[in-house]
Amino acid sequence: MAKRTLYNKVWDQHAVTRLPSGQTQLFIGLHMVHEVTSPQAFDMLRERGLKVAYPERTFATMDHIVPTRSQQRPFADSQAELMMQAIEKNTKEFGVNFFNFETGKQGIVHIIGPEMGLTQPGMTIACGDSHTSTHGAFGTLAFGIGTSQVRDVLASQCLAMDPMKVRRIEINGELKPGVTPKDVILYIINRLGVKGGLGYAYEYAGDVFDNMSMEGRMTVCNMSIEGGARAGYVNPDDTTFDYLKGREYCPQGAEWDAAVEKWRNLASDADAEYDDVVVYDAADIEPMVTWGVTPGQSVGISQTLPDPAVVADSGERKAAELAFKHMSLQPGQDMKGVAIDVAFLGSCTNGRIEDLRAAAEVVRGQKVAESVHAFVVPGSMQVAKQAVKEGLHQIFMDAGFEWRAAGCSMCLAMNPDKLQGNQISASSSNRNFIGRQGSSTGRTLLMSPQMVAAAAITGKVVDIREFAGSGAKEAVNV
Ligand SMILES: CC(C)[C@H](C(=O)O)[C@@H](O)C(=O)O
Ligand code: SF4
Repeated sequence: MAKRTLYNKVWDQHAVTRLPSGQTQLFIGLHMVHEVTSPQAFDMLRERGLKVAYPERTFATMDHIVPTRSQQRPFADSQAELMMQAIEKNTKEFGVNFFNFETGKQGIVHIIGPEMGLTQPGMTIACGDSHTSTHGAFGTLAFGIGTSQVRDVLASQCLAMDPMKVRRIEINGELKPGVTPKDVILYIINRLGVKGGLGYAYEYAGDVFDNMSMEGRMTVCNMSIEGGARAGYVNPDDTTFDYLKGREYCPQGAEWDAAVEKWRNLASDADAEYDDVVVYDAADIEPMVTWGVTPGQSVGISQTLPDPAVVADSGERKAAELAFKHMSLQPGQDMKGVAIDVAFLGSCTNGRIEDLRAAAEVVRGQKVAESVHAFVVPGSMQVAKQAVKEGLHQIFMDAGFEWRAAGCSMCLAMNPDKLQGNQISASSSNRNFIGRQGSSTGRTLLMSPQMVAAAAITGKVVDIREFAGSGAKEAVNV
């Protein structure tokens, strides 16, 4: 049976039945859980006297509310402490795997799944978190769900789902020096719009993704949701298998070989049919930075800011005008040279070891600008451990960065890490919505970790390609 996409194959393998509503009852291979969207779901189970159907397929961590400075219990914030106690109680009572601090494996939910090899090609993966699309980097069908669906998956390991359309996003050629996976996804969202992916799963294909590391693919898939696509994936290949081989939860020995054989066949057929195909040229992408309050309001770093007056769509025009007002930026100006107050390196988009390595290369031997508060928040305890092993934490601290403990941190500021007043941050995270980083007047500029590092050093937005810092030349090719 040819002409099928990975989406078709994985969906069909997990379809239990067609529901009277027309939806498909889909079996979920892996359910990841965090402290924010799970308490009510567990409560609902309790109310109905239900158990977790497949505790061995359910894995919990805490990330959003975790303070990154001191994790001494009880947490200083009593709300956070209560949420912590809830997930401890729920995972214990329902027999769910829980990666707490003591395991050494705590971290952002979308970082720990892949790093432990829980995320494997061909799986369906759900989590009460929109950035679950990250796991699609491994050729999985992974999507965020709401709390009532978290309840459904806990109770039945199944979800009632509407089918998705598939858009193939093909980018061919070679990325220019200084252009990272973060720039690629910001470029895609800029071109297709923040709602362009509604109803779609995005399949990322072509030379750029074939040549991209797993970390890079995760960065891209992570932000699919910012383009409106609930899921995004890359077909599994040798890069995927090399990354997974030997990881804790992956099959070993003969079982591994059999699994790889099976996974290879999941990739979309060469003649697969798509609902839509867009093709871009890698050479057209340059380092990107957002200027507005959605991840789609971005420019290439050498371009000037757009003029809302010439935007045809009245809704978009208004949105752009509001964004300019909030950001105190002007149409026609450069982003290069905009002063920043805070530099945040972390999040499930860019808090992996490869991101920290690349940023450390930019920072090595330099000093953070006096006007900037710069800090690094590894995506997980294991990322932190590896970074320490490689001496990256020292490079950051010598430069004047704070080195913190794993968590979501200032990505959404559900913890003490918050912007103050109208501070501007250079941030390696994924959302620049108003108030996102903890202050209603705060301003967020999304960019690659390398660009965040360079902004921390110079105190302003720079073009990484022009950054004269030692190590920058090596870093730009990551
Ligand atoms: C708290 C959680 C529900 C939320 C999400 O779903 O994405 C958060 O992770 C975010 O990034 O905004
Ligand atoms: S790091 Fe940010 S985007 Fe990722 S799960 Fe945490 S809050 Fe959500």
